[in-house]
Amino acid sequence: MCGIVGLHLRDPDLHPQLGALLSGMLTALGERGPDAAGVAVYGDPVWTPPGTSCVSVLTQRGPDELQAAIVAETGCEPSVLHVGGTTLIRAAIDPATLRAAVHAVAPEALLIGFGEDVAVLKGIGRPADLAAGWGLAGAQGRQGVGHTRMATESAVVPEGSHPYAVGPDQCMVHNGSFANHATIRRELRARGVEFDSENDTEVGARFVAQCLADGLDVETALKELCARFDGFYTLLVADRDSFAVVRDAIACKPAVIAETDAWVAMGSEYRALVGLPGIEGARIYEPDPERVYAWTH
Ligand SMILES: NC(=O)CC[C@H](N)C(=O)O
Repeated sequence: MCGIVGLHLRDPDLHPQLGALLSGMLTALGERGPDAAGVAVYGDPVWTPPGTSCVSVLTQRGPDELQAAIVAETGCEPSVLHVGGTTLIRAAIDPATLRAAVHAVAPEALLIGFGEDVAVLKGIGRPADLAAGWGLAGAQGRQGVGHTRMATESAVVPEGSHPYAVGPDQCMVHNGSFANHATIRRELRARGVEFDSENDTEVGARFVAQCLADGLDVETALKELCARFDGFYTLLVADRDSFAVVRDAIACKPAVIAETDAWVAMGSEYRALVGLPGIEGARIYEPDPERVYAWTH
C-alpha cells in the first residue's frame, strides 16, 4: 500500500487553507500507511519566512545549542523552530550554505529537506497523530505533498519515511517498489552520490535530483526515471515551481487526479480528494501509464 496526496493551489485565496486541506487528504489515507508519514509544505510564512532559507532536520539537539553553533559557523543568526518531531532551521543565507552549516555543527542529524520555500516534516507512527503534532491543519502555502507509509523496501525508521527531499526545494513521494534500486544506487554512488537510508524511493529521488542538477527539466527527468527504473510506482514530485505525477508502464498502483480552476490535486484514492472545495465540478481522471503530468505556478 502507501498513500500519496498532493495539492497544488492555483487560486491564492486558498493559500490560508492549504494545511487544513492537506491534513484532511493525508489522514483520509491513514490506513494505507500506518507505519509513518511525512509532508512537504511550500510557502508557509511561519515555517519558511520569505527572505530566508530553511533546512528541515531530525535531531535531538535543542534550539539554543543549534542556534549558537550555527552563529559560530556562519556568522548569521538563524531562527530554530520545533514542529512536532522535526526541527526547522531558518536563516537569511543561501540554502546550500545553510545546509552545509547544519551538517557541520550537527553531523549526526538527519537532514530531511532544504530550500528557500519548503518545510519537510516526517516521522514514524500513525499519520493522523503525526499531522496533529505538526499542527498541519494550521499551515498555509502554495502547494503541499504528503505520504502515508506501509514499509516494503526498508525498515520503519525515520530515514525510511517519505517525502525524500534531497535537492533544493524538491521532494518525491512514492507508492510501490523499485526492483532495480540497488543497481542504480551503485551507479549513483560511483558518481559520488551519498545516501541516508536503504530505501528504494531515496534512490529515485536522488536520481531525479541528479537529472535536475544536470539541467534537465522535471518532465524529462521523470521520463529518464521511467526508462531506468524497473518495478511499480506512482510518484508525485514537486519543486518550487512544479508539481508532477508519473506512473509505471503497468500502472497497478492507484492514482486519481482532479483539477479545477482553483487547484490540481492528486491522491492514491478518490476518498482523499472528496473534501476539496469544488470537487463536485472537478475534472477527475486516472493518469495514463508512463505519461508525465506536470503543472507549474
Ligand atoms: N508501500 C509502499 O508503497 C512503499 C513505498 C516504498 N517502497 C517504501 O518502502 O518506502
